[in-house]
Formats: sequence, structure tokens, C-alpha cells
Amino acid sequence: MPGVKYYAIIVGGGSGSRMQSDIPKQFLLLNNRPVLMHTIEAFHSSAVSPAIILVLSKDFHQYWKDLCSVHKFTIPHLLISGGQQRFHSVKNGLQAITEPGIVAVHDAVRPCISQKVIASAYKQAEEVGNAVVAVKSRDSVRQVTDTGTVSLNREEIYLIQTPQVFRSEILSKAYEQEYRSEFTDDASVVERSGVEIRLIEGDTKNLKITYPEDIQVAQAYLS
Ligand SMILES: Nc1ccn([C@@H]2O[C@H](COP(=O)(O)OP(=O)(O)OP(=O)(O)O)[C@@H](O)[C@H]2O)c(=O)n1
Ligand SMILES: C[C@](O)(CO)[C@H](O)COP(=O)(O)O
Repeated sequence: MPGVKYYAIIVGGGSGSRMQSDIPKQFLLLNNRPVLMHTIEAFHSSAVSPAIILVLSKDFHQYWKDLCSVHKFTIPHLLISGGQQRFHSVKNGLQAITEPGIVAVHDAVRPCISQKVIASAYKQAEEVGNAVVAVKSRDSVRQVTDTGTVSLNREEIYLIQTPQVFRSEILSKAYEQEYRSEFTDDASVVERSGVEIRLIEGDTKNLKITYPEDIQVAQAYLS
């Protein structure tokens, strides 16, 4: 919509401990380019072409700048320092937002995000305040209890992805809360501030690169 400011906070401040690679997974190569470049490119080339705020651990700022130079990566972005947990990295990214607008938070390590999902997430957030991308469970689901396990209705189970998109005032207010260990994503932070979360249909290809085998899968999806 004309006059509306769009942002994408790309969080890449993690160390990738489960990947067990020499460099954090957001810098590993996928089809000869770092994972992070695919992710930024997806948002930059989207219809709303948001201002990109990239959050990386301070230790990797120069490393990233060198990568940009080697790969001739020129998409404009603001580089911000990461924090202890994902929560703190998002909070740092939010400090860079000066004008109200619509803010997507996206994991640096979800490079296979589609244009369709990005567009529908920004659109819904603009209309109703938030949009959290999710996919319905494909498998049967059981919950482990103190006494055994219990079958859950999978029609009611959704797996949450990113982007998670919000009106900036909603997201900034939510991130004024103290950190809690159950804040594993932005939706959990915003929900605790009293806002109802609205899901939108995601894509099973929008995987989060977490373990070594995920690199091959992402490579296949991007080819
Ligand atoms: N302090 C942190 C921790 C995580 N992230 C980012 O949040 C996203 C999702 O986190 P995850 O996949 O858990 O990444 P890591 O924390 O790097 O991985 P691990 O948990 O295996 O150490 C990633 O893009 C990661 O870089 C971040 O910006 N700042
Ligand atoms: C934000 C997220 O990607 C939504 O699925 C997820 O919660 C990140 O979790 P992680 O433990 O930091 O990988």
C-alpha cells in the first residue's frame, strides 16, 4: 500500500550448535552462495521490497562484509549486533525501526521461503495486525504425559515457521517484556502481550536449516 513502510528483520545471530560446522550455518554455501544471501534475496525481490535489517553476532560482522565483497552481494541492508537468545537478537533489530510500519521477522536459515508466502504474510499483517506462517501436521501426533502417551487431534496441530509479520507498534510493545525461556518465536512473545495470533498457510519447503542433512534438502528445493 502506498506510504506504508515495510521492514524485514532477518535474524542470523545464532551459533548453529546443532549443525556442528566450523562456521555458523547461515554462512554455509547453498548452490555456491551463503544461505543468508538466498534469504535476503527472497525478501528484497518480494513485492513489498522491505528495508532489510540483518542481525548477526558482532564477531561475524567483518566476516559477512568480506563474504558480500567476494560474492558481489549489493542488496542494501542495515547490519545490527545479535544478542544472547533469538529474543534478544529480534529486540536489537527492532531498535533500528524508526518509522511505524509492517515488520516481518524471519530466520536467516530459512532460505527456501516462497514469494507467495512472503506476500500473503505482509498482506494479512497489514489487514489484521499479524500473520504467523504455519503448516498443518502431516503426521499423527502424540503427547508424552507422566503416565504414558496420548493421541492428539492433528487437525488442531500446526508447526510454526517464519516469517512472522506484525504491525511495528504491536511487535515493539511485546518485546518490552522480560525474556522468558518459552519465548521460542515472535508469536509467543506477542501472544503473551495479550494479542491474538492469526496463522496463515505456510509451505513444507520452508524448512529451517538445523542439522547437516538439511543443507542437501534446501539445495534441492532451491534448484
Ligand atoms: N542468539 C540468537 C540465536 C538464534 N538466532 C537466529 O534465530 C534463527 C533460528 O534459530 P536456530 O535455528 O536455533 O539457530 P541457532 O541458534 O544458530 O542454532 P542452534 O540452536 O543449533 O545453536 C537462526 O537464524 C539464528 O541465527 C539469533 O538471531 N540470535
Ligand atoms: C522461530 C522458529 O523458527 C519457528 O519455528 C523456531 O521457533 C526457532 O527455534 P530454534 O530452537 O531457535 O531453532
